[in-house]
Amino acid sequence: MGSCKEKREESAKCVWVNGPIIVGAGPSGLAASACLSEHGVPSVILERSNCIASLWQNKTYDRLKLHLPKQFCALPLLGFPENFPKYPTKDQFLSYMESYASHFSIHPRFNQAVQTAEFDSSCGFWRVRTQDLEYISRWFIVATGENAEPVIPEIVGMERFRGPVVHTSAYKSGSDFAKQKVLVVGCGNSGMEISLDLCRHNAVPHMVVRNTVHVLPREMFGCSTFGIVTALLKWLPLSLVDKFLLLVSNLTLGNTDQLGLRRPKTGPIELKNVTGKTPVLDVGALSQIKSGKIKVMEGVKEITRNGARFMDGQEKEFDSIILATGYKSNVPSWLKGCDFFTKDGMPKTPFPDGWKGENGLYTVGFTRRGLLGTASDAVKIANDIADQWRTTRDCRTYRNSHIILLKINCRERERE
Ligand SMILES: Cc1cc2nc3c(=O)[nH]c(=O)nc-3n(C[C@H](O)[C@H](O)[C@H](O)COP(=O)(O)OP(=O)(O)OC[C@H]3O[C@@H](n4cnc5c(N)ncnc54)[C@H](O)[C@@H]3O)c2cc1C
Ligand SMILES: NC(=O)C1=CN([C@@H]2O[C@H](COP(=O)(O)OP(=O)(O)OC[C@H]3O[C@@H](n4cnc5c(N)ncnc54)[C@H](OP(=O)(O)O)[C@@H]3O)[C@@H](O)[C@H]2O)C=CC1
Ligand SMILES: O=C(O)C(=O)Cc1c[nH]c2ccccc12
Repeated sequence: MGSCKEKREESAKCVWVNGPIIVGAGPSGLAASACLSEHGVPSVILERSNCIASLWQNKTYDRLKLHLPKQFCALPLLGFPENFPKYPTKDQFLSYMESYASHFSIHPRFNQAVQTAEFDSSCGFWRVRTQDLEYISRWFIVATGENAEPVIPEIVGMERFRGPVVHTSAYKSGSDFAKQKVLVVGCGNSGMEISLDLCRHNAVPHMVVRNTVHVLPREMFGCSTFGIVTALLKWLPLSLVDKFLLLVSNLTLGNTDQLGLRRPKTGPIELKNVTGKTPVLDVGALSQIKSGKIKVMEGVKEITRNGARFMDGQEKEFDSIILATGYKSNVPSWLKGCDFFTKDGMPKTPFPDGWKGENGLYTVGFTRRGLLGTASDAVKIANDIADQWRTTRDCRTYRNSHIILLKINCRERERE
């Protein structure tokens, strides 16, 4: 913090936000803010990092592309540029995010990590604390994402390993692993795509598949698999759509069981809806598995100094380990006195009703349905808050001011 305004705020310690407080400047926070501003409702976004879409900027690998076509990843009110390809690259996605924020004049407050947030029933407001300030509002929107923190599993012997151990959120490119033997733990979309990237840099990935997994082609008959699913679900029951997907996948990819990729009993879309587990949309890893360039391994029993011992008794040496073990929400670590979320930090009420809690609490982007889920939440939240906004006098009085200093009130509160 440096400017005069910021110095005034710092000494105030406590600010009233006119309109909702949004935590997180990822696609979900930006979408919520844009939809609100369309209704004339101002908002303040608090973001722990120093940029928008920090997951995409800082925690994804160079070769990443969207794996759903761009029309299924667009945020409300402003689509991707026409000239972008069907599957935009990470840099194109980021440029879309930048133009989205600038189109709606969204200016998040960066380097503001929310440490606690709590509804204060004595005054009827949300009190949201960062390392610098306390922000107060009647509405509070959680947009910190399903991927806020990496999942680091406890694998026996991990501390013994003499080489680097990196989570996929810190992996940039296979060039850092050229010619190495790499253990990739996990076979979701990250594990598959990073194994493929490693192959392209002449590394030798060994991918751990401890469980079952659905692999689907990214496209069928020249159309995106996701688009086909969306269209079929308008006419057919889920069970039939899953049967169709499995039939076409078996015809085009062959029987993946023989490659060590056993399919779950539950169909791919039903599994996604019930557990959130995303099917792998194949962008080339499968053919590397078939050719033996990506080696599929059973579960890890323990990590040794030089490598790993597997459940089937094999022992192998590795130069590096990549944990493609997924992500988790961080909401339980900072949201206090509220039982809207599970202990895993997901709304207890499932999609499509998990966007609204009590006392002005909202969530955007916790649907396990990617950016399409984000768009749906953001529109509903903005409509709901706009209805309240229109009937609230004190908001309209301060319509032009997003933030009002509460120096005296909060000092008094602190003394209490
Ligand atoms: C590698 C990868 C690829 C993906 N590809 C697709 C795809 O192709 N299509 C699709 O639909 N979905 C995809 N997803 C799903 C993904 O969840 C969305 O793309 C999207 O980033 C979710 O947006 P979000 O704003 O909800 O969460 P995030 O993008 O994670 O943004 C949350 C923000 O909140 C901030 N934050 C967290 N905690 C705090 C705190 N305590 N205080 C302040 N700020 C905080 C974070 O720094 C972050 O900037 C992908 C996910 C990953 C990991
Ligand atoms: N191009 C794109 O658009 C991409 C999109 N994504 C998306 O990002 C999200 C996160 O994906 P991802 O990072 O792959 O995470 P996922 O949660 O989808 O996958 C995690 C994987 O790690 C495995 N795992 C977890 N713990 C262990 C352990 N102790 N030992 C062995 N295996 C373990 C899981 O196995 P199990 O099933 O047995 O628990 C699973 O295979 C998804 O929604 C995905 O679709 C990711 C990459 C690219
Ligand atoms: O990429 C992701 O994480 C997504 O959640 C996108 C997504 C939503 N629904 C799906 C169904 C099948 C494959 C991907 C997705």
